[in-house]
Amino acid sequence: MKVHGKATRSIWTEPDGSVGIIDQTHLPHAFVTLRLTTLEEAAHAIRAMQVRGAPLIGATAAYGVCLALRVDASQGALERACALLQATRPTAVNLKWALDGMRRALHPLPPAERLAAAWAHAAALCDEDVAINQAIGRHGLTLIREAWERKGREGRVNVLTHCNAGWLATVDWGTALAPLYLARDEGLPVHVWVDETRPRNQGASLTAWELGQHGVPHTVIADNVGGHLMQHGEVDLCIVGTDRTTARGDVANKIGTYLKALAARDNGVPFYVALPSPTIDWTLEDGVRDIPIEQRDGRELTDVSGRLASGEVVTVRVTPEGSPVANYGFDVTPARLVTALITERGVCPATSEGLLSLFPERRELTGRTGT
Ligand SMILES: CSC[C@@H](O)[C@@H](O)C(=O)COP(=O)(O)O
Repeated sequence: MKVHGKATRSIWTEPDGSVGIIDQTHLPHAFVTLRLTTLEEAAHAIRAMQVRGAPLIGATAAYGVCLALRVDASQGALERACALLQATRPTAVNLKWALDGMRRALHPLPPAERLAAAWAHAAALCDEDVAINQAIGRHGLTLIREAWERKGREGRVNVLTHCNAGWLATVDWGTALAPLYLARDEGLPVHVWVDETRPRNQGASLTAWELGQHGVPHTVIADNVGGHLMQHGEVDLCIVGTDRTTARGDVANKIGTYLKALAARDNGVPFYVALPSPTIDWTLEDGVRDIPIEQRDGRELTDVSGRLASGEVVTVRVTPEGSPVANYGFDVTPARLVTALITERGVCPATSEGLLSLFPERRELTGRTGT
């Protein structure tokens, strides 16, 4: 995607052997890039959410392994790096997917060959992410076109999204936002309702910034507005991302997604999930029971930060001193509330059989027949 007219990905390698990232904690107020030079810096970037979004977490972890192997390419160092990175954030399964892939590729190699192979594997993983998201964009675009046709090609197609599942959350394009970028490029009259997404405001800060950079018409709304808009016919479809989707189609995504899915069902609004295949956890069925839900520092909830007219960025407390808080990062939307999954191989029902129809190789691997 382009930032101020210049094409960029969300993660890249530098000629000095470091890894470039956009420090997303400064957006939308400032566009700040950082160079990661060590494993520890990569782990910190994920933990502190300088980089975030399931696919980008995976990509950063892959490069974190490269940075570790620059110092020590032994088998032990590889395992220690993977363990440290794996412990940074629990919900997005892309982290495990990326680290398992690195291990599989590097484990059989002699130490002297590991570093070069690690850089190559991490770069390939990033390119794969971009290709996957472009394909999701194309499939999602069809759904937006269909919504436009259903409206008799009148007015605008209103899409509601939650959190940030755009190019900042991936290597490029994004998942839920990829169809919207393509719709805009095609001249479809698309408009996006952007949930602010408390407590970290990824919608208000990141999605709104991204859409603005690309010229996609959008309106930021408080998290609780979506139901009201749906009751008044102001939402034609919802498209959200996911951090982990189970083999039967239960979807973990940013906290608040479930409530939007409930409101969508009550109002007959289609609720789509943009799902890259590395985000499918084929080992799990029951997402509500089995997906680990991250709980983060309560200060994300008690404090809000923003920029004063003077340009100074300040943080203020909004809860009484001493009131306990609970800061759940994600929730799980049961498959029954999901209209369909938009994958890189096409759109399918949120069921085991739906996913297996697009990924039949998984049927052979697991011996599963699908239900
Ligand atoms: C393509 S990203 C999909 C999800 O990762 C996204 O919707 C989300 O929930 C991100 O959460 P975050 O806590 O900002 O990493």
